[in-house]
Amino acid sequence: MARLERGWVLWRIRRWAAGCSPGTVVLGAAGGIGQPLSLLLKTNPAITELALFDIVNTPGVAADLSHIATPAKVVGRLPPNDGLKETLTGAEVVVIPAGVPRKPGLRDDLFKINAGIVKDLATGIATVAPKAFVLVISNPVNSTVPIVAEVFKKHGVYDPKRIFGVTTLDVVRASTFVAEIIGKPGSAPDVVVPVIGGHSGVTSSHPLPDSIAKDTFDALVKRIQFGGDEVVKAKDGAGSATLSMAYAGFEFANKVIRAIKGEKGIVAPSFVALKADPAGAEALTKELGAELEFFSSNVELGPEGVVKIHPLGKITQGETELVKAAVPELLTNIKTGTTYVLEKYEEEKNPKL
Ligand SMILES: NC(=O)c1ccc[n+]([C@@H]2O[C@H](COP(=O)([O-])OP(=O)(O)OC[C@H]3O[C@@H](n4cnc5c(N)ncnc54)[C@H](O)[C@@H]3O)[C@@H](O)[C@H]2O)c1
Ligand SMILES: O=C(O)C[C@H](O)C(=O)O
Repeated sequence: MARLERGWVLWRIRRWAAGCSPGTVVLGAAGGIGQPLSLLLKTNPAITELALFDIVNTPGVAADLSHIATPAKVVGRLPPNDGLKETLTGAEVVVIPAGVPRKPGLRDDLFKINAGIVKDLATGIATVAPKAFVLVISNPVNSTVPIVAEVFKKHGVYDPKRIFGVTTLDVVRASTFVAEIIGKPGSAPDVVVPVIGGHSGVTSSHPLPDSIAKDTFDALVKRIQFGGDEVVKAKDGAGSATLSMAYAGFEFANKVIRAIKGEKGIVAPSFVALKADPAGAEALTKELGAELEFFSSNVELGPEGVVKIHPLGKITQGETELVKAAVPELLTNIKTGTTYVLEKYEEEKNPKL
């Protein structure tokens, strides 16, 4: 083990022996997702340090949360005086819900704005906390995860096992909608439907129980894939899903934290680089009949990140078709993210181009 790596492992062991949890950070903590997500993280007694960063309002959000009688010490920082650097110092889990949400009429602009925000924040993480687990919520997830990966590559600190696209909202929605359809809404927490492919739209598909009739199946698939539209429409110009996303982000972050602390057998769907588990990637690539750099499947988590990427396994013919349909769009989304960063680096090298 290299000296730096050994030092880092010892540092973590000493911190946990002293009762500290993995240092948890929210970037974009004052936003529609960021605030309820920070609240939920504050209620987790396993979290002892919670650092919040945003370009606005974090001192207020942190002061408010700090009155809640749970162990986490909360700090809120803003960009001046190296606020991002201070927030990220010692970070082990960084959740990113920073960025603009979807609004009617905002299309390509959303990508450009969020790509820039995610690139800058990823640069901060790669510089200050390169070993942190990065949980990306900012949309479009299928492109923002490749952006983080490219930034980490550029800084020579890329570890595909530690960068995750949060696709948990698709999973949460699927559980809720399936439980409604099978007439047992109360059983939603026990209905486990993984997300396969990517986050939202045709890229997101789900193995659903065989018992669901064909006509119901098609409508159900569409509702899960385009669940975001339902909320955007209902919010009528006031943004996209925030509360359900905060719940989903909290659920995924907790799984990551439990895995970091050594709990075995934790599995959650996430959009990850297939390089994180070459054996799993080989099996998945065979199933898909296509090579993708990133894909969402069930992922086993461990103290160092991705342990295993699960294959699609037994899925029906209809579901196989849905997964195949996801591939071309996923390839485009991934390329969009990667190209964005590479072009930005080219521009930085040759400012006149
Ligand atoms: N992955 C998913 O399933 C999912 C679900 C819902 C929303 N989202 C996405 O999450 C993002 C946030 O949504 P929201 O509703 O919370 O938006 P919001 O506008 O309410 O909050 C975003 C926050 O990010 C902050 N921010 C902007 N630039 C920043 C920077 N450089 N550094 C730190 N913070 C910065 C803003 O000040 C704001 O507080 C959007 O991109 C949205 O599309 C993803
Ligand atoms: O739909 C959106 O823009 C937000 C999010 O991706 C969602 O699925 O709700």
